[in-house]
Amino acid sequence: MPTASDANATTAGLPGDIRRRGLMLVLSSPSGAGKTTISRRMLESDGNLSMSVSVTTRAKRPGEVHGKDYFFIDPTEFNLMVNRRELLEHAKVFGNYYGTPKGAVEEALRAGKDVLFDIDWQGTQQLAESARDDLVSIFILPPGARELERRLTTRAQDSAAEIAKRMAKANDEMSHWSEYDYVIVNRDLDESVTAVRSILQAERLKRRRQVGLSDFVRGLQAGL
Ligand SMILES: Nc1ncnc2c1ncn2[C@@H]1O[C@H](COP(=O)(O)OP(=O)(O)OP(=O)(O)O)[C@@H](O)[C@H]1O
Ligand SMILES: Nc1nc2c(ncn2[C@@H]2O[C@H](COP(=O)(O)O)[C@@H](O)[C@H]2O)c(=O)[nH]1
Repeated sequence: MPTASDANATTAGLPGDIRRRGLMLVLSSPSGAGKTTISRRMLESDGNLSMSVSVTTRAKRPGEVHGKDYFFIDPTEFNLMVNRRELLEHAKVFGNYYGTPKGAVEEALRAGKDVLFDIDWQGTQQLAESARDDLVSIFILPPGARELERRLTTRAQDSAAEIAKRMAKANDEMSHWSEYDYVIVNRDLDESVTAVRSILQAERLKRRRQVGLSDFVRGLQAGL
């Protein structure tokens, strides 16, 4: 993983030209709580944020685009990527395999860009083990169980059996909420997006992420 020393310049949210290293912003939740919707809104409004596009062995849903929503690959190709250590993390979720390709994330972080992840608790634990300092994790809770089911149903992209499987797994996913840095109950979408933006802004300003701060302060002091 890139470290503070190889972070490039980025000024998003910072005064002047203070260099900052990119961070990994993870959203997890039970299926249907709203991660994808919140992620899209974040990407629309933040030019310094890019999405990590996962590989998956699950079938493409109507409207999904290869390379944008996921890279849809077969299990053989997935295993090859695991064996070649090309994934930052990977997990089996709802009977399919998902993983985060290393290359694009490392390139973005090196360029001082922040990367947004829509991954489950297993993947988040793996990122915490390999790069805790660069990780900011948010758990999204639905406002209620019936509302979660309603969202999965009205999304109209999964079969009744698939929705039942995801509802049955919701408890398991939710039991990991306390492992996350932040927790948001996604009642009102606008409020949830504002909360995620606030977290990102505050995390960007963390002293340890502003790797150019010492030089900046030295320059200030020299001028006194
Ligand atoms: N705050 C909200 N109020 C009402 N509906 C919402 C809200 N947030 C998201 N939704 C709707 O809920 C449905 C599920 O949202 P979304 O696909 O973003 O969930 P997800 O957490 O990404 O699910 P998955 O893990 O299966 O990918 C969508 O139809 C979305 O429009
Ligand atoms: N550990 C990982 N989990 C991932 C990744 N990409 C997606 N996911 C999670 O899978 C479920 C189901 O997603 P869906 O698109 O089939 O609805 C959801 O919880 C995602 O967060 C990944 O690369 N690694």
